[in-house]
Amino acid sequence: MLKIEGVSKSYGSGKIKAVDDISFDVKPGEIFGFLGPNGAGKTTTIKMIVGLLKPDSGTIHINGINNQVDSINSKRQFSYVPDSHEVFEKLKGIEYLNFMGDVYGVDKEKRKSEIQRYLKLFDMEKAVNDPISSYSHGMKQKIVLIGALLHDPRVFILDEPMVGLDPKSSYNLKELMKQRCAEGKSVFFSTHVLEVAEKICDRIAIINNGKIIAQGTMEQLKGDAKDKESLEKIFLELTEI
Ligand SMILES: Nc1ncnc2c1ncn2[C@@H]1O[C@H](COP(=O)(O)OP(=O)(O)OP(=O)(O)O)[C@@H](O)[C@H]1O
Repeated sequence: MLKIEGVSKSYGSGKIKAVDDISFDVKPGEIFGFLGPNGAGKTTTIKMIVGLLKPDSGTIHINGINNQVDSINSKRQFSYVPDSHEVFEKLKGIEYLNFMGDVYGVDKEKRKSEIQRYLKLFDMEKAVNDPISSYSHGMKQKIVLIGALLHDPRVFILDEPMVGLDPKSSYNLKELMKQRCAEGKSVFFSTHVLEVAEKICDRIAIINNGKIIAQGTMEQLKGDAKDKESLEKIFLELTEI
């Protein structure tokens, strides 16, 4: 569903090698966690997957579509939740959701009921008629999540999706991720919350200094580590913090 092969990316005319020859794939029905310390290369990787950055080398296929060759079609395959939401501040929540529905061609009737369902789920019914500029970080995160859920794509790409969410919203998001995967869809997300990754991910990749230093199921990662107690211990050991 998502296949990354030999992808590299540098900034500053090659001075900073943010992502260095990484490869992994995310299969249908899988929740795949992407972990790494600050500055490891997670957001750079995600931006290349969604087509916001061009890789220096390597290929990225989403549902079998090369995102460099057929970028429009590849974008139809996924929803993306970025790690910052400084866009569309002037729109009201409901205007943003309808905009997202228009962009992805979501049927007007279906859209109405889906919007109501998710607004209720994420406690956003009251705020939806206010401008996004007045929202807290968590509320912005929720409106962007709802916008991403509307068109029900095959692949969800989420950059730090739990940041700013209250416990109930975080729980609901995790349940939605599991439901979508049970339907054969895939979720790829980055996180610093190791307990969440440990609980819900089918497979995990750990990136450090632009290189993938471990990937596999929790059991496989435990097999590679000296201290097998928890993902936190494994992460700290592998990234040598
Ligand atoms: N636009 C940019 N220009 C120059 N260097 C950049 C740029 N964006 C990222 N970098 C550098 O690339 C490296 C990887 O950054 P990236 O944002 O991908 O890391 P990350 O794993 O998402 O970090 P965090 O967990 O802190 O969000 C870092 O050294 C960062 O300083």
